[in-house]
Amino acid sequence: MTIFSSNPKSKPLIHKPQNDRLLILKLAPYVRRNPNLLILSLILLFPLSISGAIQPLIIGQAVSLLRQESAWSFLEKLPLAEAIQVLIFILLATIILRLICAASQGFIVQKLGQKITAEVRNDLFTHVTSLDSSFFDRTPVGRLVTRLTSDVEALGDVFASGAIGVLSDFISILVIIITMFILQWQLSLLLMLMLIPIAGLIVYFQQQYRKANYQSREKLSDLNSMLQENVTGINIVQLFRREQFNAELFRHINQQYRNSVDKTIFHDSAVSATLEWISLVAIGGVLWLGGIFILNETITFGTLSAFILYSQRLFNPLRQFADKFTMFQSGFTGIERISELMNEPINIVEAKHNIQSLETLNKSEISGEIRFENVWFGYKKDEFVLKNLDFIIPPGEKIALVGPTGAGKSSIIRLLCRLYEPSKGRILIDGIDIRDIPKVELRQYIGMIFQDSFLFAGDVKRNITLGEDYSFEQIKEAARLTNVDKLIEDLPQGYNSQLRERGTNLSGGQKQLLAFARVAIRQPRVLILDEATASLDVGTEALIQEALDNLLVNKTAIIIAHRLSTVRNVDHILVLKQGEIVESGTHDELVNQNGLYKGLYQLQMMGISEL
Ligand SMILES: Nc1ncnc2c1ncn2[C@@H]1O[C@H](COP(=O)(O)OP(=O)(O)OP(=O)(O)O)[C@@H](O)[C@H]1O
Repeated sequence: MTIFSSNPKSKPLIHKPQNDRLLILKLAPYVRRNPNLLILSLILLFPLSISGAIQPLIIGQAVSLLRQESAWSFLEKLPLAEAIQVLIFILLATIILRLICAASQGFIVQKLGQKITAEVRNDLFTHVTSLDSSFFDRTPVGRLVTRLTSDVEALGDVFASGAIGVLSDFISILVIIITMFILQWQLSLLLMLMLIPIAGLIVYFQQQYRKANYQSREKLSDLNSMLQENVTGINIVQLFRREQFNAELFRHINQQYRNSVDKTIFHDSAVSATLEWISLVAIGGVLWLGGIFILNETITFGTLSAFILYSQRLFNPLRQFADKFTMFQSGFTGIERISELMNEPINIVEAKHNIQSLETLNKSEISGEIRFENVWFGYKKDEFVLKNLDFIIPPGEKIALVGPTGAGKSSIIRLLCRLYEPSKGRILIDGIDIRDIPKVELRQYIGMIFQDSFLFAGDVKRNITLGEDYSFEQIKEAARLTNVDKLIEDLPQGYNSQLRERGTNLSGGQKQLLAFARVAIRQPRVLILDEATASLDVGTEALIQEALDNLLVNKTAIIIAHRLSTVRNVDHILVLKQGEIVESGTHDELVNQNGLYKGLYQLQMMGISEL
């Protein structure tokens, strides 16, 4: 495999564009939410296209009057100068009407476009944050960022600069065609015949453009994914001197992106060029046939002038449509990609029936029983990383999960919090299947502290409350309980100190301490510590240990630790190996068993940690 082989996580680029009509229908609910703006912009279409269609007629009448050909009867009754003045007045009125209608419509349509784009973006964000962990396992962040930003933007452009405009162009074309047929049907027929090959060509180029556009967006996603990965892992990139290697990789993906964009440019230009060419041929054709008719005195010179103006006007909306073509196709690709994401199922859903609340059941002091009933689980179908787990953690008991790397300890926790669902079996808390407990309640009930805590950009206070309604006193109390109050007060602005994205302006240990306060304020009944104290120095760990002892009173706790010395005092230890519980008991019992635990313990005692 070369370094340039495509990202295995990327979807294959063989893509079948969806039907435009179905795509547009997907937007219908958003359009329906803003009926007033839509109706107003549609109403404005009529004066806009009618005033546009009248203008060539007026000019044709002026030419007829000047050449003393037959004209409208009310004009013929007036002296020539007065008749021309009347025509100029009508022309001016139509121009002003068109200007006012076009400006108002442009404003309304832009507003509608921005509203719809914002609504789509909000819905997409809500949907993405509701998806389960397995979706994020297989989706690079850059791909999601592209969909939430440039795909939504492309969709917005469709509205902002042309969706209604195309409808307006379409109505204009229709009005012009009808007027032309009334004026002179043979010349109109000639023009219509010329439109047939154009329609065919446009449909062909549209399909090609769409395919190319989809591919270019896929490539843009790859580009964004790579950028995001490099920025996140910049320290590793620099420390391992991968700059040049990664730059080469980036250049390659960038080249692929450029090539795919080139294809879209080709198809876009092809449409414009075809239209330009056909419009010239069509006017030539009208002049030729019209010339013959004038020689035969079938039509007047005025009618031909009006007709030539109409042919130009007919091709104008078509040309405008070609200009909007690129943006439209990008918009359709955007809708396609957004709806793919929107169709991504939310696998971990709330129970529809039999919903049970932990709060109503947990009146007794000692709640927090956890039971795994024959639980099997695999990240991939039929590749089980947890096999037939069957155990009970009584309320208030502290248990430890130990075992070699990759044994499945963290996976047990992810199942308990419903980040993933078991493949078989079930998990119960206080006798209730966790699938029947509202997710919010379940996650309130269980407090988790991982080795690597995630902090958000914002101040310390917000990182403890996470947007929930706690008073400043409660925040301070939680910090005091977990012995982190002194540390926070030592920060430059105490609780108001601003943290950067991912808390990069704090040390690993400081971040961890904040995570403890974050859990303490929520007073969960079950506490999970996944290597929670591993990044703390011995002094801080002792401080935290004291806080933990307070926090753990009457609470069920699951502790994952590689350093077996830290779990010696728990009530029960479960030893895992390759997804199965191979031993269980207290520290002393396990040491006497001469099994895996004893082996691991002895290795650690000798100072050789293989865990
Ligand atoms: N998101 C994932 N997608 C696919 N496989 C995964 C995923 N997370 C973990 N695994 C696999 O599942 C198995 C169990 O992983 P888990 O993280 O539960 O182990 P662990 O005992 O917590 O390991 P450690 O002590 O190293 O943290 C491993 O073989 C791992 O490769």
